[in-house]
Amino acid sequence: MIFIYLKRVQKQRTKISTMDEIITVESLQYDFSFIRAATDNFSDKLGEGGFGPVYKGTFPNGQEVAVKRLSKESSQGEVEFKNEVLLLAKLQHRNLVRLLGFCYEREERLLIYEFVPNSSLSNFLSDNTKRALLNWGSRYNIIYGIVRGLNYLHEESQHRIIHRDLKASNILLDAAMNAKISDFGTARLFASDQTQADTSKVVGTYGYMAPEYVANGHFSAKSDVYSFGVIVLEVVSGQKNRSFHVGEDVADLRTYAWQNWNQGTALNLIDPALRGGPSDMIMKCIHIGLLCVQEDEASRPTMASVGAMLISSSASLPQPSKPAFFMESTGIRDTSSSLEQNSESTESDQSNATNGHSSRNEASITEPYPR
Ligand SMILES: Nc1ncnc2c1ncn2[C@@H]1O[C@H](COP(=O)(O)OP(=O)(O)OP(=O)(O)O)[C@@H](O)[C@H]1O
Repeated sequence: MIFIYLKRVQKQRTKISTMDEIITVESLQYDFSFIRAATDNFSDKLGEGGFGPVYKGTFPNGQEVAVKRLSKESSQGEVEFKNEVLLLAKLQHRNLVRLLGFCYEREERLLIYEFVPNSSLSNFLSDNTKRALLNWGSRYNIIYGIVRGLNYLHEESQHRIIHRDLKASNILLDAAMNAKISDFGTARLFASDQTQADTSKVVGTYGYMAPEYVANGHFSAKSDVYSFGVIVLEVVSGQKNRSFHVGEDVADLRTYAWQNWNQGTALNLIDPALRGGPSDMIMKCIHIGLLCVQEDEASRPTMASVGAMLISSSASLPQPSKPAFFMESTGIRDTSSSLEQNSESTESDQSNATNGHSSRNEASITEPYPR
């Protein structure tokens, strides 16, 4: 026991700090007893997601961690599991939650992440007091951070990674309110031929999933782009997609944004807490959000294009086409809400494509923002 403890302290002292350092499975592996001690026997639960509960822990050197205790459905073999963890641990970017290690012992599969202190974007959007604290500068910084993190996953990292479950609760916020994408690649740790109904829950979340993913399990980088578009509309409106309302009416965020865009009243979408913010920039974000949620997958921009659109002051963006799940009038529930009742977060883990190189949606015509 003492030996194990010392071994772990030693590991913490020599923790991986640069991309050039060689990360091995051995350098990532932790003993269950060590993690149990670090989490005070799993006593401080941060929350629970589709993969299992998450606990706060502190290593002997003071480093704070979040420990995800994977549910038993993670039936992957040891070698496969370790290979996946190794791959994910090598993905390092300031806008991704860093995977620090894992534990694989008997029934236990634990993932150890850096602790991100400011909870999630979802948490901020659901709480009126917290939301009011998010000025436009913070919101833009969050949006831009997601773009960078996602672009890294899609194009810059060694391995092309499709997130598949991007949503506001998977955007964690650090002490300086920078966005850190969590749960990337976690679905890879579950066997792809899972048939258990609740296992499919972990792969996507209704309301954020692209239509082609909902319809036939087809996912690509463009399905992540779709989910990103929903998040952008949420950030601008200050409302969650799932509970979006206008006055008394429950509406669909995407439809509401699209209708107002076409009617030249897109300002209606903006969170009143952002009054006085730079309307051109906010409007540009609505425009980008709508481009990302277009029904036609090929018309959605890549994350690299989104990054360019955001930083260019003279970007001329194409007009968005109809988003998926478009309804003729607001105030009517999304026609697919029956799906929502049955599966809060569903989609089968059946990919028939992981190629994100669909055609780029290049900017062409300069269009003034409707007001
Ligand atoms: N690295 C972390 N640092 C701090 N809190 C975290 C970390 N990872 C997860 N959490 C918190 O733990 C809780 C559960 O997270 P988890 O990612 O498992 O589920 P989720 O995102 O809520 O749902 P889902 O599994 O459907 O994505 C959330 O409240 C989340 O904010």
